Amino acid sequence: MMEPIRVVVTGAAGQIAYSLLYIIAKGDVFGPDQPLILHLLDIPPMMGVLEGVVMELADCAFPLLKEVVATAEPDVAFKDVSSAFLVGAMPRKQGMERRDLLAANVKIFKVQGEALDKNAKKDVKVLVVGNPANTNALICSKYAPSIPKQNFTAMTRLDQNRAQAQVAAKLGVPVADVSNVIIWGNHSSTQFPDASHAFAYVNGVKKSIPEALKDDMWLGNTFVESVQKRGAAVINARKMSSAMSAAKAAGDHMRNWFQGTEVGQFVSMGVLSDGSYGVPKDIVFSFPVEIQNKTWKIIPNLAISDFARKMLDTTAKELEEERAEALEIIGA
Ligand SMILES: NC(=O)C1=CN([C@@H]2O[C@H](COP(=O)(O)OP(=O)(O)OC[C@H]3O[C@@H](n4cnc5c(N)ncnc54)[C@H](O)[C@@H]3O)[C@@H](O)[C@H]2O)C=CC1
Ligand SMILES: O=C(O)CCC(=O)C(=O)O
Repeated sequence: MMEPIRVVVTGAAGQIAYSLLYIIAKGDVFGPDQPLILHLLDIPPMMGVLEGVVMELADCAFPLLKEVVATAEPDVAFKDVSSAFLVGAMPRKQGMERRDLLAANVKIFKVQGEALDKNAKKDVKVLVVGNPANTNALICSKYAPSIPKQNFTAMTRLDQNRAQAQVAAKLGVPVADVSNVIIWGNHSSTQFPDASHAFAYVNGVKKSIPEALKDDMWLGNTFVESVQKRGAAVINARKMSSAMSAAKAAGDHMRNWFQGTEVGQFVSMGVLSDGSYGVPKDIVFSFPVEIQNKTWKIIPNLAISDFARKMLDTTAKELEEERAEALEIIGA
């Protein structure tokens, strides 16, 4: 039997965590043989609700779940963790942009960066889900200087899954037959969903998406906008933000990080920019990556059209602005 690993989920009494905890405890993220100790962090007023979540986890009788630690103390929550899902943060309401959440949420990620630095394993893999996810991840990493910067990532996998689903629907093929749709930049309405390097199997034949679709107008307009605005569309319909799909995406992101990507497959993750593709450094920007041995690597040398260049520059500029606002809010 493998040794259990400790995994923390913050915002554990919230709606994303309610779906995510099930996915993790069932073994879908770290594998069917990996025992787990789940650490659940929320704020003091939510401890009663969290107690109910702990009861339900027990009632699920998950064979892999060895222990649950529920707490409002960051130092307890982050102790010896190997994986951290930072979900806890205020969600957007109708009519808000995600960056409107900076003032409310960025301070949480400073405190949690410090707690990770002090308590977590030095190879902890951190996924920031709470919005604005990219900038929160940047701030979190800045306050955890003893943990490598590459261990801090932001979630754009939901956008990738949305994009892949939309391309598959347009082509009339199963979603699993579409690969390598890329999300560049910020998890915001400036993100660039890019299907120009993606491919699909159509009647058993591998084709590039632009070739299979033969509809550049759709790819450059309707598709881009509908992925950019999908989060808002869900809020308008549900009056609450995406939760089940966000939990699924968080599980996908961490599963690929721990278990790797398939040969030739790329997935999108917000990672600290190293200047690839002319993106400024010191912002957390979503790039296509491949992952082996728990280490991600940006896919190099993809062709960037003039249109793509403009889209990359726009979303990078927004991230530089968010960084400046965030640093001002936390007084750095
Ligand atoms: N990156 C992405 O693709 C997505 C990001 N999100 C974001 O995820 C975040 C969480 O969304 P939901 O679960 O729907 O919200 P929710 O409001 O249902 O749950 C958030 C939970 O976080 C807790 N919390 C607040 N401050 C905390 C702190 N300092 N430490 C620990 N817990 C704290 C709250 O008490 C609450 O239980 C939001 O910021 C939302 O915008 C949501 C969907 C997709
Ligand atoms: O759009 C929002 O702010 C809600 C959650 C989210 O980030 C999303 O659904 O993409």
